[in-house]
Amino acid sequence: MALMPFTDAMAAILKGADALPEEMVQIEDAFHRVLARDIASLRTQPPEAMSAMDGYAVRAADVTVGAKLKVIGEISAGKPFDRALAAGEAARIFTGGVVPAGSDTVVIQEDTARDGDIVTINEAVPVGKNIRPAGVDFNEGDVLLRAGTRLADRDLALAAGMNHPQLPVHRRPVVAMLATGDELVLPGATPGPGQIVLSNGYALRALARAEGADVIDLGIARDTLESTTAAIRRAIDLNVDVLITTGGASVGDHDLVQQSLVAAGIEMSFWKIAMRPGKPMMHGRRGGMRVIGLPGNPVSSYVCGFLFMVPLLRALSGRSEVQHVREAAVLGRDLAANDQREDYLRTRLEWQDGKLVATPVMKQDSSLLGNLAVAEGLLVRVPHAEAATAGDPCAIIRLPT
Ligand SMILES: Nc1nc2c(c(=O)[nH]1)N[C@H]1C(S)=C(S)[C@@H](COP(=O)(O)OP(=O)(O)OC[C@H]3O[C@@H](n4cnc5c(N)ncnc54)[C@H](O)[C@@H]3O)O[C@H]1N2
Ligand code: MOO
Repeated sequence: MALMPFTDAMAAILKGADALPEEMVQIEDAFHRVLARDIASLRTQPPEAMSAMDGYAVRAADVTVGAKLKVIGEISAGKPFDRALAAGEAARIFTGGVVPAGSDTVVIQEDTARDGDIVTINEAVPVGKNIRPAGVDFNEGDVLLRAGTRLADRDLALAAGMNHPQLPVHRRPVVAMLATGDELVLPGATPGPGQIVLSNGYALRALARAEGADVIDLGIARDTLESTTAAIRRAIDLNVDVLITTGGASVGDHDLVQQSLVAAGIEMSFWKIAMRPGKPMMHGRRGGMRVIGLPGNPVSSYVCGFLFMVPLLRALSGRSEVQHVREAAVLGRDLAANDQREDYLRTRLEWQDGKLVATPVMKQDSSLLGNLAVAEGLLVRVPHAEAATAGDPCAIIRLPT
């Protein structure tokens, strides 16, 4: 198969990636879940005009400096008053108290003097002051949260204020992660000659979890067709939504992932993509299960996981925005002309004189975890981009913190 352009690969991965079914969750469990339906308010907030301050509810027409009003009762939050104010009357009121009929203004207590049931007004106050009108926040029936929204902390407060104890959200995607390679050992082991400590899975798992996925670790498959195919079949049996493999993607004699995927009945849509890092990446499907075969090099696996797995998980989660945002920046150093592969350079980012300056790290080798960790973003270079000099405009994508 020919190298697939980046945008075609993205389109293939997102093709038919519809939101997973809806489920109801308690609002306590809804943080960062994705709304499956628009949410309308079940109530008006505030339900009636309420005082914003501790003071006295009055009729503005009665209020002049030095006016003396009769205090006819007290209103606190949740304890409304059943009488209307008549001329010359005031009601003691506390923050959140319902403003009584007949009153149109609240004078704060600091601007009054109280003597028995008489309150003297010491400052002029404009009509309507210190009153929150009914519905000033929202009204019953207002749609304030839209389907496709990933619920932020403030959204939960809003949903609660709208009186929703539960929310309809999309089911979380289930992702299985499979590492491949005879040379891999787990962190903490004493590696034998030529052995490598497995690192890819940790970043990828974190990326997937940050997108709300549940992650199943399928461990490490050995570099045999049997071992790799058996692990892929396990993912099929577990009915996962997404299988992510790392390593074994290239053309070497021990790179068996593509062959194993085909042996397990996965229909491949592409293998090899015109980007750097990540050239040997592959993708396929079997029923509802989508597979992204990531290259083994740690930077390649992370960058491709970030660029492709994240939008896929967002689509399956029902999010309305799935793509990473590209921002304008200026180059912090000169760059040579690009070849035919779209390049995603690990870059430092800093603000200088009001401009976002992107300075790619000098060594872009796809095995360098240290350089990946210091990078704050990816600088995008389209295929065949001409040589560029420091100060030229460029596009970046921020990496997660
Ligand atoms: N003749 C060619 N050789 C290679 C090509 C090519 O086009 N022609 N492409 C190169 C590119 S680009 C990449 S990227 C790599 C990817 O190869 P694989 O996906 O087959 O990766 P492996 O060989 O399995 O591993 C590469 C490297 O990464 C280490 N690794 C693997 N898994 C992990 C892990 N989970 N955690 C940490 N490190 C891991 C592995 O030990 C190797 O050192 O192929 C090039 N070759
Ligand atoms: O694409 Mo490989 O990921 O260049 O090292």
